[in-house]
Amino acid sequence: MITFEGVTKRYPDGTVALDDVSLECPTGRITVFVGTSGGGKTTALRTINRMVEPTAGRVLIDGGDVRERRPAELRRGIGYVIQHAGLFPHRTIEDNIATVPYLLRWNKKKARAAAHELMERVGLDPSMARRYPFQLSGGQQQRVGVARALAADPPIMLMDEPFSAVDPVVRAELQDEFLRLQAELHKTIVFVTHDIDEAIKLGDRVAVFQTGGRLVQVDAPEDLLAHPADEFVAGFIGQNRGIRTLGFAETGGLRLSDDAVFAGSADAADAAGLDWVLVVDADRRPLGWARPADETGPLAEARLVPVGATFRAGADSVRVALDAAVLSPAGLAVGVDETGAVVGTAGGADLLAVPTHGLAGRAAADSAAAEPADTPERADAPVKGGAGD
Ligand SMILES: Nc1ncnc2c1ncn2[C@@H]1O[C@H](COP(=O)(O)OP(=O)(O)OP(=O)(O)O)[C@@H](O)[C@H]1O
Repeated sequence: MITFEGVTKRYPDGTVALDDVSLECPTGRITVFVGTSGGGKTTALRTINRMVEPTAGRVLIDGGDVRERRPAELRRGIGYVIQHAGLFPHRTIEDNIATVPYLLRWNKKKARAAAHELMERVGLDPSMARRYPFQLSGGQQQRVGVARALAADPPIMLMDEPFSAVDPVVRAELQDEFLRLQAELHKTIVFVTHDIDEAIKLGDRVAVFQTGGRLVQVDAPEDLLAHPADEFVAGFIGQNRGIRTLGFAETGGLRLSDDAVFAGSADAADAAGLDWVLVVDADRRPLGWARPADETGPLAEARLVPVGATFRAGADSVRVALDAAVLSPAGLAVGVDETGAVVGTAGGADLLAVPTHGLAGRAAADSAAAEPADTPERADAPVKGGAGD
């Protein structure tokens, strides 16, 4: 646990970069610092590894004041990733990654072997080990930056806008891989960004800083969206906060309907009266949408409109399901299980009926995560026109 106790940083010119900040960053979790430019996020991050010394207050790691540790020794237990990766241009990728192991006097073979393993972990082909940073794309360089920070397996990682300098597609990939990695490694991470979407996607807790170094709110992202502390936070979160909140609503309790699901062997006449039906194969894999009124004979031979987006029932959020419903010609979201088989469909109204008020905090979600995944019941009725029909 990293604890800020009344931390203030006032520079000699009178600038208050941090104003009496108290906050806890729990062990094994991602705490994101977000807020306006100049809000003190970077300054706060740097007080943890003593790159900045507070004017007042203290920063503790597991109860111990960081000022009682020598900076060099302290920093060996703290990985640090910055924007543009900050790689040494004249060192190969493997030697960049092995920077801290070399400082720790590991032998070269062991350090390089560890570097290669880390390259795979962060999604880099180890054949790039002998390249130099300029021979890598921006996204690849950021991966090297993350690998370098992880090299000595530090329990804490400080990340200052690590994914800001790459395009949105690469950025989303880096974020997804970062979350996958964290699910394995459980580091204590403090992550600075000015992007509220990134904060909400990555943070277990999100701390919002306002100009003048004032910490305005610290909460789980779903609570931040549901209950912004003041106008500033509400404005910072933006106008889509209702839709974003649906990103935390679960599809696990949703009762899906089988009414519009038909086997390919079913006859169009069996579906008379329905505008659109979802045609599935023998394994309940979706084949496409058909309009029974325009067809005669087996639905497998109908003109099918591709299903496009689906949602993983019980795993994806209501936001993902709603997106699938909006994009579907039938206005119905198709729920599938982990094998891709159709579990049932849900309309926009069904999805919006999922309770979103008072969304459970991460702590509650965590205890649930220890239980088997909550998969919605498959609708009872057998597929119409299915085998044996
Ligand atoms: N060495 C310094 N001397 C004087 N003022 C400083 C110094 N370093 C930072 N500041 C000021 O402290 C305030 C907080 O800066 P900081 O870099 O922590 O903000 P930030 O929230 O990380 O901003 P950004 O998102 O723009 O990076 C700013 O007003 C900045 O100008």
